[in-house]
Amino acid sequence: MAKETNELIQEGEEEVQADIWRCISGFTEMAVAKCAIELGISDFLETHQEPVPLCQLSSALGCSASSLHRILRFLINRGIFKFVSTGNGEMGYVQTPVSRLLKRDGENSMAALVLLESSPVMLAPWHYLSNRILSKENSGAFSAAHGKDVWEYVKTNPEHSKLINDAMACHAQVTMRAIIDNCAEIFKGIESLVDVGGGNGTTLGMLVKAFPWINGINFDLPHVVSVAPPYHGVVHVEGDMFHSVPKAQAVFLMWVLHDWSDEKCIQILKKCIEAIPKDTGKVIIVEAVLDEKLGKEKGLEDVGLMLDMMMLAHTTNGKERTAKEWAHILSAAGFSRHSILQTSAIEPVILAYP
Ligand SMILES: C[S@@+](CC[C@H](N)C(=O)[O-])C[C@H]1O[C@@H](n2cnc3c(N)ncnc32)[C@H](O)[C@@H]1O
Ligand SMILES: COc1ccc(-c2cc(=O)c3c(O)c(O)c(O)cc3o2)cc1
Repeated sequence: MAKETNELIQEGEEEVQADIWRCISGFTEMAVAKCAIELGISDFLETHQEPVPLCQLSSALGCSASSLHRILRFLINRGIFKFVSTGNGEMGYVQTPVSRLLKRDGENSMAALVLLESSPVMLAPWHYLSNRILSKENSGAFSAAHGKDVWEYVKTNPEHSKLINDAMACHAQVTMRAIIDNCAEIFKGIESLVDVGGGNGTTLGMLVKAFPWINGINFDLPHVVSVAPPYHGVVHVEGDMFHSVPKAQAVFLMWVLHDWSDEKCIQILKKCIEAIPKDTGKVIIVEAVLDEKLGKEKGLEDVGLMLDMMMLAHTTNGKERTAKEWAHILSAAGFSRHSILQTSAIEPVILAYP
């Protein structure tokens, strides 16, 4: 009897140890995915109908066959690629729906998000998390690592600015496709729309293409709009959302408010209210809404909690918010009412009215 109990404890311990191994090697998965993107594994496999044997893949990519085999063995074990029979006695590598997201470009690619998050600039602040939590100053982990906040940093680091803008555009493509397909009614009757902190204009480019009655104003800091590509029906306007926001019938804000403290969000939202008509205007916000009950978040809902950690590491006082916290900042900014619309995108849409 005692032996059986001991065996049970040992079995339990093995599971616990496996959990901590996953935790310790969490970084490995991201680093190996980054390596796969840089080697272009997914891009090469995509151009082949048949499974690709190791020798063909390594010579096409110009890399060591034995190291490539080990990289792919790890990713196959995580379900990212597959190894199947070629049909003539050999084995070869093929894509999965997950590995397709690691193509360097193309629809639905999430490679730019991996490349941003795994960049040395974004990795450094994680070493300062406890420092940030213990610190009485509100300087943030990114500032502790780099001496200034992320938005000051990118003004003099165009390469990192491009990494951020490409990653944001990658998220925007996936999210906006879902919003355009499922929430078209939000954009009915809007003749002018200003995207505050709109980055390189990907979001408005897609909205104007889908809803051609919209005149788009893409509003962002000078160093961002100066390198933004042209989009039909979109004008790029430079400025600072803490000073003023260009006038329009409606304002769009995606992944901007989670970068800032409640006080700063209220300042931004007040500028947005000033920019729209009091009777017919609205502000369309795309951000995570966290569940108030702990332990309920699983699968994709867990994304909100992961993003919250990214905000802790990469912004000074940014955070993801619960419905109650959104209600607080929206009413403090002067909105009379708001509603939260669940969409098929990962984040819901919050509609706020003056
Ligand atoms: C996380 S990105 C989101 C970009 C875009 N909305 C998207 O979802 O793809 C935040 C954006 O806010 C912009 N931003 C930061 N401070 C700003 C300011 N004071 N005025 C205007 N834009 C600002 C940044 O340059 C950046 O493009
Ligand atoms: C799914 O993979 C990812 C999701 C989000 C991000 C991400 C990283 C950031 O550093 C970041 C940021 O600094 C920021 O200000 C923001 O508004 C979003 C954001 O998202 C990376 C990978």
